[in-house]
Amino acid sequence: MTALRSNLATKSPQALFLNNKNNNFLKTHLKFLVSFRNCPKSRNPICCLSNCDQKTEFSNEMEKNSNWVSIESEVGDKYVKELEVAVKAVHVACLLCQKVQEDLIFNGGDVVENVQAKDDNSPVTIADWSVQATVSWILSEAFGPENVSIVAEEDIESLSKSDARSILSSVVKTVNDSLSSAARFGIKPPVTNLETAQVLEAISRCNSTGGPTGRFWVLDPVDGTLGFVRGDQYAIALALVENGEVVLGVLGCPNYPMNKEWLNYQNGYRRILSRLTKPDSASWDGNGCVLYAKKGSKKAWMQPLLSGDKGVASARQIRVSTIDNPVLATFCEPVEKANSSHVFTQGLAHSVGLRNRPLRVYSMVKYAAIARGDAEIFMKFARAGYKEKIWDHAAGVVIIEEAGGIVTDAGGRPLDFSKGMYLQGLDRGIIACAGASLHDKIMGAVDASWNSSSL
Ligand SMILES: Nc1ncnc2c1ncn2[C@@H]1O[C@H](COP(=O)(O)O)[C@@H](OP(=O)(O)O)[C@H]1O
Ligand SMILES: [Mg+2]
Repeated sequence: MTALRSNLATKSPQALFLNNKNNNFLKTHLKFLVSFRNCPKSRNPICCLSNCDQKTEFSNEMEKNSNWVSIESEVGDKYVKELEVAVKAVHVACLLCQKVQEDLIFNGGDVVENVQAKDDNSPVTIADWSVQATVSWILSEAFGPENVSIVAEEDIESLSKSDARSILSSVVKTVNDSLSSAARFGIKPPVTNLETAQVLEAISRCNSTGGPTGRFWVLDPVDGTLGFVRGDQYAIALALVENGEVVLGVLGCPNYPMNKEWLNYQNGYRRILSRLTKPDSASWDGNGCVLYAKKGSKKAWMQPLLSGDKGVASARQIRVSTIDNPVLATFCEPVEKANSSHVFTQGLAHSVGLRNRPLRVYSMVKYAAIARGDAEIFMKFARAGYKEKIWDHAAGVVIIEEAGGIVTDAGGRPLDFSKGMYLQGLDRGIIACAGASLHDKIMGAVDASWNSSSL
């Protein structure tokens, strides 16, 4: 627990607000906010994402891609209900997490009370359990509990202990609050509030271990929990696997706004700005996004995460970057060097000629960044013996692939989601790229330097 606390304290969001090096960014965006408020068309999403008089790279992209359509008309009949329910469930989960993160980090919530340490000393919060219960409940209501099998990260062991009574009651309240406001997404809330036993049941129902046959959902309720408790990036990841293959992926990124520039800055700045310009408009581009894709459709989509009481907006298609020159490419990797060797990736970057600084981001937001075209490469080389879990990758892989990118292990083989909870047989590490040329170069560099690495 002591280690956990010092871990969390490493980067207090309040301290990060005061970091001078980002002042230019703040000034730029304060200017943007003034123009946003003064814009007569500020209720029009496209106008405001286009930033009216300040044209951004993103706005041009929006105009080119103004094909905003509904899920039904885009993905065809197969899995349409599954995708629609999954996207809605992830939207609900994103709002739940935003509320918990706001209370925990920015409204002085009790971190020691609401953040617990798991056996491996990684953090788990009321958001992890609450999202798992909420998504499990929504899927079961939509398809019938007998038809829903879920592999997910959390269990109820520590939550059921007598000293966890207070955190359990926070979870129950959070789940009920979240479900009671889910109607805006067309989800019928429970007739009466869920009892504690029902919430525990919804969490513990996610006890599938996956495998090569049949259908199961894969859920990471809060991926990048460390980022979450530090007020930074995190993701909610939900995928559907059928006969060992990921067929649907939905990725909620509550702190990854539609405008990519925000990714370079600590979330604390975003919070300040969101307070200065009350995000009550559907068009406010400082809020997060939800990405989704269906296997084989060759299309991936992004919706803005809406605030206030607005419903879900139409989606726009996303594509990976067209950059294939290493000099211009950006690679992303985990923030924590314990999760992936920064030394090794630095060597790879040098040998293939990557010049840009790595984008270090918590969670599967890195997969989202590649799918959206905000970065070109994602690499992860965990320490020997670490077993990658399917919930940390399933949703992201299908979204990148359908957006036009490639995801394999370092031997060039697709990740195998058919072997249970873990990505068995993974060769050295994971490489996701916008295109084949960059992918080949990185794989070649791994081959050339692996034996001399300490991994
Ligand atoms: N020693 C380790 N090596 C590699 N990955 C690890 C790790 N310990 C934890 N992880 C995984 O890395 C995820 C976070 O990803 P990232 O480092 O890219 O932010 C964690 O997800 P959770 O936060 O959901 O537990 C966890 O599954
Ligand atoms: Mg995770």
